[in-house]
Amino acid sequence: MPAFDTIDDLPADSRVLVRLDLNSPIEDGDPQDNRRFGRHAETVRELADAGHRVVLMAHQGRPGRDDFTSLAGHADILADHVDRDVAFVADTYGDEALAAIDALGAGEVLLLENTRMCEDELPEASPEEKAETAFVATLAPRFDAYVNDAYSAAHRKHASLVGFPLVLPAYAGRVMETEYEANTAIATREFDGPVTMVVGGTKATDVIGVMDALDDRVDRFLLGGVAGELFLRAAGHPVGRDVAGLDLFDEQWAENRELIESVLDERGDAIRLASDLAYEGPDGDRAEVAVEDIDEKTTGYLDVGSATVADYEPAIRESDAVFVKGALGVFEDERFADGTVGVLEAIAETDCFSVVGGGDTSRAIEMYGLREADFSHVSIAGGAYIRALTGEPLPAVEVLKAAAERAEN
Ligand SMILES: Nc1ncnc2c1ncn2[C@@H]1O[C@H](COP(=O)(O)OP(=O)(O)OP(=O)(O)O)[C@@H](O)[C@H]1O
Ligand SMILES: O=C(O)[C@H](O)COP(=O)(O)O
Repeated sequence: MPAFDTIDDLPADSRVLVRLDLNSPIEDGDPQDNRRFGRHAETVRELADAGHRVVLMAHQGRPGRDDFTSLAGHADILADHVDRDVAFVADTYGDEALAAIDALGAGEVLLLENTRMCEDELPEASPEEKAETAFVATLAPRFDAYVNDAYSAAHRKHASLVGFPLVLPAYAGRVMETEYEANTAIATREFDGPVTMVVGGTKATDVIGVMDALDDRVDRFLLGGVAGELFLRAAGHPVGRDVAGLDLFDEQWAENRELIESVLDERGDAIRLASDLAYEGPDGDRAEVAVEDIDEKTTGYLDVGSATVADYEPAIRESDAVFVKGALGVFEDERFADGTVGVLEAIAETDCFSVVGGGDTSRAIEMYGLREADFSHVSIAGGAYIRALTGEPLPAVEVLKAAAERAEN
C-alpha cells in the first residue's frame, strides 16, 4: 500500500488544485521544453479526462535571478504535451485568479501565475504556518482536493507544497508516486544481488554525503567526475586541477577532505576509483593517461578513461540494482562523453533495477540516443533525489502521508 493516497482515490467531479514542478531552463526570456512537461502532462491529462476541474500551480526560478519569470510560456508548452488547451491567468490568488477558477468547466485546465510571485509562498515555514497564509486561506475553499505532483520540489517548505495539504484532502499525482517509489528504493527495497552506485558530477559535497549515509546499503561505488578525482587525491594522486576558471576542486576538497579520507579508509574495499583519466590533448583531441603515471597536478581531467569504463562495465552487469548520481565526465562535450555514456549503456543492457538521477546526468540519456525505457526510472529531481538517497524526509511528502492518515481516521 502506498504511503499516501493517489489520484486513483479522488472523488468524481472534483475541483482539484494541482502542484507541478515546471521549473525550467530559460533562454532569451523563454522557458525551454524539457522532460518535466512530458511527465506532468500524464497526471494533468488523466485528471482532465476524468472530468475534474484542474487548476495548476507551479514555480519558475527564484526572485532576483534571471530565470524568475511568468508562467505564460509554460502554459503553451504544457498544452502541447497534454494535447488540450491550458488556460493561463497572470495572477496567483487575487480577483482575476478567482474569477478564472470559478469560470472553469469540467475537464478544463487552468495554470495560475508563478507561485513565487506571491509573497506568502517562499519563506520556509511549517505546514501549520503556511496553511494560515492569505494565499492558502483564499484559494483552498474553492477546491475539493489538492494533488501534489511536484516531487522534485518536495524538499521545500513552501505554501503551495505544504500549506494546502494540511487543509484539503490531499493526493499524490503520477510523478510524485513513481519518483517516490523509485528514489526511496535504495533505502527501502531488498535486492538479491549487489547494489551499485555510480557517483560523479560536480556537486561533490552532496554526493560524498550520500556515500557516507548509504554506507551499509551499497556494495560498491563506481566513481568519476569531480567526486572521483577528489577520492583519487585522497588516495595520493595529484589530480583535481580546475580548468576554464571554475573552482570545482579546491574548495570542495578543503570542505570534505576529512570525510573523504574516512569514507575511503572505512569503505575502501567497496570504492572503485578510475584507473585512467581523459583530457584535452595538444591537438584538441581526447587523450588518456593512466592514473599511476600522473605525477604532477598540471592537467585538468574531463572524463574517466577507457580502461576505467572497461573495469566498471562488468561490475554493473553483475549488479541487481544500480543507482546513478552524477556524470563521470563533461558529457556535454562529445570528446568527454565516453565514461558517462559507457556506464549508462552498460546499465541499459542489463535487466537490473536502475535509477538515473540528477537533471544534468539524465540529459545524457537523450543526448546520446539511449532509451528511457531501458532504465527502471529516470528521475526529474535534483535536490530532492539527493535527499531521498540519504533517507532525509521530504517535507511535502511527509504532509501527504499525514493527510492520508488523517483521511483514514
Ligand atoms: N571532471 C569533471 N570536471 C568538470 N565537470 C564535470 C566533470 N565530470 C562531470 N562534470 C559535470 O558534471 C555535470 C553533472 O553533474 P551534477 O553534479 O550537476 O549532477 P546532476 O546530478 O546531473 O545535476 P543536478 O543536481 O543539477 O540535477 C555535468 O554537466 C558534467 O559536465
Ligand atoms: O528545479 C528544481 O530542482 C526544483 O524546482 C527546486 O527549485 P529550487 O531549488 O529553486 O527550490
